[in-house]
Amino acid sequence: MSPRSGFVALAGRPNVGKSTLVNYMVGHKVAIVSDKPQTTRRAIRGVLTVPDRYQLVLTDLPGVQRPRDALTSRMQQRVEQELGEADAALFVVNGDQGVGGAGDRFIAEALASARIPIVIALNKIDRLNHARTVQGLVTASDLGLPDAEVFPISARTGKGVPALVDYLAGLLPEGPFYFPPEDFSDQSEDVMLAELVREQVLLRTRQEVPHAVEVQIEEIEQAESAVVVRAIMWVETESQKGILIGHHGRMIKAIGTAARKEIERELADHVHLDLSVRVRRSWRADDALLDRLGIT
Ligand SMILES: Nc1nc2c(ncn2[C@@H]2O[C@H](COP(=O)(O)OP(=O)(O)OP(=O)(O)O)[C@@H](O)[C@H]2O)c(=O)[nH]1
Repeated sequence: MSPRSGFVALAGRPNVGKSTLVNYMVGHKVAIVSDKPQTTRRAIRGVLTVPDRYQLVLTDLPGVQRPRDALTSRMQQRVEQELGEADAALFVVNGDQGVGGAGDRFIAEALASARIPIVIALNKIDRLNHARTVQGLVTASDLGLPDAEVFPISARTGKGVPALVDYLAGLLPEGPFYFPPEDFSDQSEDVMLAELVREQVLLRTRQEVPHAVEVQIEEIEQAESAVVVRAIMWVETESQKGILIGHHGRMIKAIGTAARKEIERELADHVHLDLSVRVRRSWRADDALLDRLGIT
């Protein structure tokens, strides 16, 4: 049998577990995970290859939403563009928080007009008993996507994921692989490292701060005993800057230490992380800065 290859676009409300699922499928950390909604700003691809059989290219879409500013309207354009280019869509719903709310229905409508096969994954079943799983499956089958197959899964434990992957692979057209089999992401190293820093910011900040922070890698330099990584955390106000620095610099130190460990794992080398905070008012509406940060 000839190998299959193609693109699967992940859709789903913020926080349903799309990044966790991509990471589990791919077996590598390609998308950062946090408990704050809307942490995914870029259409990150994870690549899952089974040599001679298939290559699944996963696009981790940002949460579908109505445009508010330059950042969210770019996200919305990405959603439509990615759906137009995909071979199938995987709609992830959150079994733990009730399926079928306004957000799920809004996405279901967007998918219904996409004219590609749709698959629904009912996620977080590790938190559900049998009765709630069955109820979730029934509701997911009633989202207005009558041809969609529904899979109960846990992205956290991996339960149900192999069956889902097999099914998705079967939807792909026959064709050559898009990426070398050893690749698991198309992200540049800069973006990957910046995301690892941002992940630590998200873990440690609350309210408006997580969404006001973007990280830019300024320089990666191979020194004798370590790789030197210089990163800037952009925020929108002086008070956010104060929060990121923390009392006696404790916050920036904690972010730096944790991010350095993640970066060392990624680069398999000793790392010296030089982290600073800078203020740029309303960077989210600043097209030039978004371009430079690679948010397209
Ligand atoms: N119990 C449980 N928690 C999960 C599961 N999958 C994801 N989570 C948790 O749900 C939260 C959100 O997960 P993400 O993977 O960041 O969600 P996302 O859909 O990518 O979120 P956005 O980037 O905001 O679109 C995290 O705290 C995850 O650990 C699961 O199968 N079971």
